[in-house]
Amino acid sequence: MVSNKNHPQCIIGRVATLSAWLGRNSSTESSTVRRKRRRRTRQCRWTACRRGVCVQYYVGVWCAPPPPPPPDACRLLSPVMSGAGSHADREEDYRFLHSMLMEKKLHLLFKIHERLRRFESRCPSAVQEHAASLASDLAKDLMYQSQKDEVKELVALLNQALFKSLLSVHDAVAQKDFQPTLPPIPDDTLEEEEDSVKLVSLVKTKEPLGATIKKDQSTGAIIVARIMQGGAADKSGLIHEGDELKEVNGVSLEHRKPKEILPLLARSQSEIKFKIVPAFDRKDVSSNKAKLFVRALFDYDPGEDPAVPCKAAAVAFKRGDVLQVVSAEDDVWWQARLLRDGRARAGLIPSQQLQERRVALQRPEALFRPRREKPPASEDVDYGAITGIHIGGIRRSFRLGKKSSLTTDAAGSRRWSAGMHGSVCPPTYIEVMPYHSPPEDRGRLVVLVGPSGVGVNELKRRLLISDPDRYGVAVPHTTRERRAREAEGVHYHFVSVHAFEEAVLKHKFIEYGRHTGQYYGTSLDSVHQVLAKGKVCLLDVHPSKIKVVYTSEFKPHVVFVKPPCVEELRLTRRRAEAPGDPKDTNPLRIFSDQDLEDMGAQAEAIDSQYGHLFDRVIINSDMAAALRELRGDLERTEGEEDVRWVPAEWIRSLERRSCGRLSSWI
Ligand SMILES: Nc1ncnc2c1ncn2[C@@H]1O[C@H](COP(=O)(O)OP(=O)(O)OP(=O)(O)O)[C@@H](O)[C@H]1O
Repeated sequence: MVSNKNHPQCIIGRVATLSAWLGRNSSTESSTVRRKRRRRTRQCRWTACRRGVCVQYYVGVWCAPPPPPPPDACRLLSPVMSGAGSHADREEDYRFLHSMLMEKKLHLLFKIHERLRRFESRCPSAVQEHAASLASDLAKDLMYQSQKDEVKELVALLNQALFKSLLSVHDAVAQKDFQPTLPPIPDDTLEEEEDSVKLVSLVKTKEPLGATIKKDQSTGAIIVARIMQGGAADKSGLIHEGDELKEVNGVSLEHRKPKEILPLLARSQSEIKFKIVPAFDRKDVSSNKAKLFVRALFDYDPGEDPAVPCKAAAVAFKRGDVLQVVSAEDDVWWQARLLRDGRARAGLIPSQQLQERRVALQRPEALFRPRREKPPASEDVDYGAITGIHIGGIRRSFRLGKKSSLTTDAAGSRRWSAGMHGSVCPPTYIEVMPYHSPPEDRGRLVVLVGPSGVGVNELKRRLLISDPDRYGVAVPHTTRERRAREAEGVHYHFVSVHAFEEAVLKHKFIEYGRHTGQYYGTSLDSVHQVLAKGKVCLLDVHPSKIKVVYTSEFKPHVVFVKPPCVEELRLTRRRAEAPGDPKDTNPLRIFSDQDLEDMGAQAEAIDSQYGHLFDRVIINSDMAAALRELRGDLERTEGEEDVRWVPAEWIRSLERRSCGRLSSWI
């Protein structure tokens, strides 16, 4: 890399050499001025090496600014060159000086500087202060787009180092990082400390420094424990994990506790000056920032976490949020940024290991909910709810249908005892990747789950009626006799017991059971048939069956239909019991108070056990509003621009057809 003479580091290195050479050869400079220049050059160089081209700007930002070149500086470079020949006593120096002053990039920089000066007089304000991260996000998103040439070209452009540097400079200017001008580096630093101590001046803004400190128990030194990615300290590139803080604004930190240092920082006005002993074995992590995205499978509130090292530096999130993990180097605390907050700074989140340990120690009710009653021995499913109401293949759901209040407890325990498959590893985070379904891929599986009686079927029915060309349902299989006015492949697939049992053995069913001695089931093939027509297949299953279709093949969108609070439930369901539209063929279901309470309890149990699989939660209080919300959600997720965050496993194993299980919490 260094051998490339056009590389920014190389150029800066040569500038520094030149600066030293000028210092050595200038007879008019005093030794103090020379020393000052040397020190500043070292600092500039060091900063520059970390930040590439844009650093040349930052050098002016964080250190004393160089005097601005006069207008039309480009034109002045040639006479300088012609005059330099007589001063350079070595051929080698002359050649270097010549190549440097004739460097195209240098001329371009001067041009940019001149343009900026002209702009400055007009006081333009930036439309976008974070163009670099926006471009990087865009490049990431586009990588998963269709492979059109224009898209590829745009991705290549966005990934170019020069383009990134340009945007980085743009952001620095937009954020006015260069104000106010910092004073020159103090001259009272002991000469012998020069090699080991670094002086850093940072402009103080409203933004926190983005670093945590700790006291080294053996040496008593104050050490930078963490640097938050994207925070002020990180952006400066001047402070690193493991650095020892010697002074803050000239105040020695010797024998001080970390909490005594915070007031010192708070007291600083426009800038903060640090004297730092750089970490001896600092790892340069700038080049390999993590690109890991995870979906949180639990809620986290740092305010309620007594173990978090710094509450202010932590990130609160909700189950389902997508986080970008920017550092997973620490076993206990990762650093991540919340995606829904756009350009939010990274902060601390519990690592997967920590969260697993916590869940194991706390054994929360959610994961270890005791059964209220022993599950019945029979595997048979109660299809009491299958009452022969058919609308283009709709029937009462195979989900354990409506129960009398006497049977609810047994049913409830049977439902939830069946679904403990995912609890071997407590849900912490799942790695996700952006996925953009190709426009030709119109078919889509939407899984609807909810407690019995909440209105899943009603929502499904209304969606189908509203747009039969867009929505479809899988036609179930049964072994019972075909009735008059029932059509094969429309209401049911009528099959023999032998054929049904063979299909069961071949794992062809998502869900199946028996009612009054006859088999009923929904097959994977029948879902495929709906998808092949380019329709959205609405599938209503018991939540424990989500896992069967939670695969790269189906990439389902899972919607949880949740009841409102019991008072509202009572109000809306009672109102519905009043005579309504006489043309409505869907008979009303009468709910007792106990039914409504059970519905709420079941919803809670489903939520705590399967909530990590839900893409959307819809509260079904008012039916029309719930339908509107569901339609809106489905239309949005079908939109071509919408990027879905799906398990990384799906993307990686698109070829594997039956990886179904959620095997990899990361
Ligand atoms: N928001 C609502 N307001 C009033 N009544 C509703 C509402 N949602 C559903 N219902 C009524 O509740 C009853 C049960 O609805 P539905 O059959 O859709 O429930 P389900 O979740 O499919 O139950 P199951 O799985 O047991 O069949 C129906 O009579 C339906 O009309």
